[in-house]
This record gives sequence, structure tokens and C-alpha cells, in this order.
Amino acid sequence: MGWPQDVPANAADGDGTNGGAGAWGGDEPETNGADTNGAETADATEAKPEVPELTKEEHIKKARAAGWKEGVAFDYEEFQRQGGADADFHGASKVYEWKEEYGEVAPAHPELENMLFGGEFQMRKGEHTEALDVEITVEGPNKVLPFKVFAEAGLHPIVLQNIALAQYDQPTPIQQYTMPIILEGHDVLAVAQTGSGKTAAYMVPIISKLMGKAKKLAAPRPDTTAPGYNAMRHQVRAEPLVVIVVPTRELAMQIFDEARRMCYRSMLRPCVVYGGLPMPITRDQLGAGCDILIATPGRLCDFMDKPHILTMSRVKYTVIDEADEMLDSDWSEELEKIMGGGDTNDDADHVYVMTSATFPKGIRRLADEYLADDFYRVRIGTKGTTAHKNIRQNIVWVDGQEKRNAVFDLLFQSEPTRTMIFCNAKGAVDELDDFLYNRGLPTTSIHAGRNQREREDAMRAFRTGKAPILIATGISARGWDVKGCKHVINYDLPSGMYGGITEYVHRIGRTGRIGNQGLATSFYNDRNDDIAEDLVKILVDCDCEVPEFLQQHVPEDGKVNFDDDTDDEEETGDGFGSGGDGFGGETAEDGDGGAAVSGWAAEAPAAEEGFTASGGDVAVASDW
Ligand SMILES: Nc1ncnc2c1ncn2[C@@H]1O[C@H](COP(=O)(O)OP(=O)(O)OP(=O)(O)O)[C@@H](O)[C@H]1O
Repeated sequence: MGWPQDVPANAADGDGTNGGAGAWGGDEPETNGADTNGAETADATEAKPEVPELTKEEHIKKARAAGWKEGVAFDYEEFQRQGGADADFHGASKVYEWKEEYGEVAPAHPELENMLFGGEFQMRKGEHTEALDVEITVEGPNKVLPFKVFAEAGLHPIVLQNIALAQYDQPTPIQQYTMPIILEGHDVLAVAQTGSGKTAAYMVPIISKLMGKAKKLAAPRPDTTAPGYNAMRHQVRAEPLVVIVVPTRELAMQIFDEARRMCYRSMLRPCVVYGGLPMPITRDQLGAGCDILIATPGRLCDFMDKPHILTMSRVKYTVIDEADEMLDSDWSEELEKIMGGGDTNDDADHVYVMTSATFPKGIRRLADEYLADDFYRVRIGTKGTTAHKNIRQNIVWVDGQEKRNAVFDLLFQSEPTRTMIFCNAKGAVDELDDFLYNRGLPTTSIHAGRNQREREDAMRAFRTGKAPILIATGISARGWDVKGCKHVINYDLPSGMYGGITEYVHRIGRTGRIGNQGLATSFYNDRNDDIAEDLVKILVDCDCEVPEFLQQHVPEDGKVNFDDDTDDEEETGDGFGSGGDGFGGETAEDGDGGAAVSGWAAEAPAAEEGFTASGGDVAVASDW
């Protein structure tokens, strides 16, 4: 596959077909949070029509001629009034229902199998996996021997079959190193590029470990397939063995899907709870038996206060996915409760896992606070950025009042493809959706102001290609894994107070996943100065072109130094040095992008293969 078509340097110089007047945004910004995101008030500048407006029919004709299919109209008012059928909520999706008489090896369920693994919308590994074969840093009490093939990892045979059904032919680098650590029962902080398979890196070993023992460990449950089963009457208390905490609803649904796949044909029953999922569905799902619980933090904490519905006393594995978002959104209270509050099992064999695609200040503090003293750290990628070279990044100067025309033109300058467009404010999302939709483009949109039914509908429409252009706030920046998403557009760049460079890395990571290539185009103007320096570091590191207007930020020697915005721990020489406070990042000196601090790989030079001595073991991944 070649690169998705590039865009010219000045995207605003298209045919100038514009949408007429109309002030931009002025919308109340969304705040960072599970169901919100970093947001910036949209540019409140009048668009000035400079060329004659096309009629609506002419616009539509133009869109069809360019290959964009017809859009699907959503009646949001109807959604608000009617809600949706229960079955339409993702949380009610089918899972494999195990029966007592099945024993260890449960039979296949062809219809469900096809739904879980055979979908035409399932992401498949691309040809450009070498971009994920980068420096690996592993720190921990013992040397980690990576699993280069799934078959040698000692996984449960049913998990191996599910891996094969998912067409995972070889573990990705983060999987190679994280799986053995979890299988050995150690806590781990796993940091790797967007779209590099972090979900399976923890899901596979956890499920495999539990599979053989589920019968012994799991709480009693009703037979949901029995003819007289009644969800209300027979429901039991949920007593999960695994809790996976994720920051957004949509991500919870996606991780639930991976759990449904990996638990297929086993006794382990996955459940998902998230804000907006109607309570009766949630109760029914939890009450049918819950071994693997995927949850957003707020909803999980709600249920922790209802011990007749949920107990955490059997939990053996706790995973905090997208841990960096937990920092950004200040989930500290929830996190404290989830990691040790209530009736949570605090046995020594309780394993904690944290994952992240970026490494902002504080993530190491979080790990030190909540993981065991001898936890492992696995990091794939260079010190400062986990952005990678499968994403071609273009930065284009576009003044605020030109953005609508620029994005419209941009959509006609490349082949029609799944495209995500990020705005910082809800109002800007709504306006841009209207603007593009009325010009014949198949858009849909999502933000925290929509009800759950609308959010799920938008996600489904985008995933299935019914509406191949999704306009979103940062609630969709993290984790979304959508097949064929080849273009991400930052209509608004996420400046510092809206998540900054971390948010940028997550957003562009919606494309170029798992060995596929993608294009990320960002509109830049003088309101984005605060992100300029960090942006240039990433562009240089990923061998992307630095435009003329950002050249002053390119270091003279052409080498970028990420130390100041990554690990803020004081150097200790042993590569660990947790124990104490040791976190310069919280001090005034280090402040924002302040003093240089040690990176994970600081003490250990990169080795061709194998490991070096000293604090951090560093290797270069071989093919996968
Ligand atoms: N070993 C593998 N071989 C092929 N495909 C894989 C493998 N492991 C995972 N995948 C697929 O790769 C895609 C990306 O995985 P995943 O969503 O876990 O990435 P991630 O690292 O968590 O990304 P993000 O940081 O954006 O959340 C998924 O579609 C997943 O099914």
C-alpha cells in the first residue's frame, strides 16, 4: 500500500468553494474528562465569501463526482425523544454463553464466531510493521525473554485458537515483552505506540492464565441459556476476576470486543459498564455472571458503592488502560478507590497493569504509587515520542476564518477514505458537520454533548463506512481502532491547555495502525504557537517535513532532545530509584518543559540484539 495521497502545502487554496458567512464556535469548551476532552473555543471569525457560492445541488453533484457516497441523515431530535432499542447498545452485545455440561473445551458457535472474528470491519495488520520495530527498553528486577511467537508463550489452547481466529500471526513488540511479565505474575507499565496492540498485550496473558482455573476461581452464576432463565429473578452479584478501566465509553466498548474475542469458547464471561448505558441493561449483564469487567472510572466507582451488585473481592488483575489520560483528567479520587478502596482484593498476588501510548510527566509517578515496588516497565519507541513513521504528518498554515473552506477542499484533494476530523469544541463539531453534510459529504459527528444512543450510532456509522467522515472532539482521540481510517485532520490543533502534544499523538494515532500507513493533516496558525516546539520535535523524529513557518524551532544540529518532556525522575543510576519522591516534574524548576531529566533508556545504550547491563535493558525488536 502506498501513502494516502498527500495534500498540497496550502490546503486553503483549493477551489475556494465556501460555506458563506457564519461565526465560528464561541462554544463553551469541553473539559478534560472521561466523557469530554481538551477543548478550545473555536475561531470566532467571520468567514468571508470570496467566490460565488455553489447551490446545494451543485455541491452534492460535486461530492458524488469526487467519489464521496451519499450521507445518512440522523434525526437527533428523534434520538433524544425515543432513545434506542436495548439491543442497539453495545453493552448488550452477545458474548459466548458457557454451559456447565461443556467442560473444559466448549463447542464453537459459528454465528457468534463470524460476528467476533469474521467482520469485514476488523482491522488487519498492514505491510509496514518495520515502523513498530524500534528501540525497546525494559526495566525490572529480572531479564525478560520475549515471546517471538504466540505458540511458544505457553498460552491456553483456547486462547491460541482465538488468536488464530483474530489473525494475529505474530506478537507485536509490546506483546512480546509484556506477555511474559504478566504470565509470571508481575506488575507492569507498558508504553508503546498507538495502534501497536497494547490491548492484546495484557488481555491475552490474563485470560490465558485464568482460563484453566476459571471454574475454581469464578463465582457461581446462572445458566443464561436455560429455558426458564429470567434476568431479573436469577441474576447474581458480579464478582469479576479482572477489572479493566478505560477513560472513554467508546474505548470501553472496543476493549469489550477484544475481551469477547479472547474469551470465546471459554467459561470466562466479559461485561462492560459505561456512563450512558441504561441501568437495566447494565444490571442484566452484570447479573448474568461477570469475570472480566471493562468499565469507565465513574461508572465503576458507582457500582463499587453497591456491593449487592458488584464486589471487587475476587479481582486478581486490574488494568488501567490509557493511564496517561487518568493523569490529564484528574481521575485521582476514582483511581485511588479502584486501586485499593472498597472491598478490593488486596492479596499479594493481585497483578496491576498500566498502559499508555505516551509518556507525559507524572505517568511514572502514577506507576510508582500504584504498582508493586518491583514492577516492570516496557517501553517501545524513543524517549520522547511514541508517534511513529507510519503516519505521514503534514502541517498546513490555515487562518481561523479559512478553516472550513480548507477542510472542505482537503476532502476533495485525496481519494475518499475514512477520515476523522478533530475540533476542540462541541459547537465547532456541530457546525462543521452541518457545513460539510449540507455540501453533500457523508459526515457524522460525536462529542460529549450527545446522548449515548447518538454516540453509539455515530461510532457505528463511521466504523461501517455508512458515514466515512467523522467529526469529533477529543473524546475520540484515544484508542479508537477503525479499519481503513487513512486520514486524520486536526481542524483545531490541541494547544497546551487542551491536551497539547500528548493529545496530538493520540489523535493522529487513529490512523497508521498496526503496520498500516496513514496521513495526518493539521491546520496551524498563530494561535498554536504553544505547541510549535513539541510539534517540530515529533516531525523531526518521524522524518516528516517541517514547514517553513516552523523552521525556527528546528534544532541547529537537527537532533531533537525529548528528555525535558518525558521522564521527570531524577537520575539514580540504578534505573529504578522509585522509593523516594524523585519527581522533578512536579517542582518549579522542571515546570513546563523545564529541566532535563533522565529518560528510561538513559543509562543503557541501544544494542543491536539482546540486552545491555545497567538500569534499563535496551534492545531493538527483530521482525514480527
Ligand atoms: N499480533 C497482532 N497481529 C495483528 N494484529 C494485531 C495484533 N495485536 C493486535 N492487533 C490489532 O491491532 C489493532 C491495534 O491494537 P490496539 O487497539 O490494541 O492498539 P493500541 O496499542 O492499544 O493503540 P492505542 O494506543 O491507539 O489505544 C487492533 O485492531 C488489533 O486487533
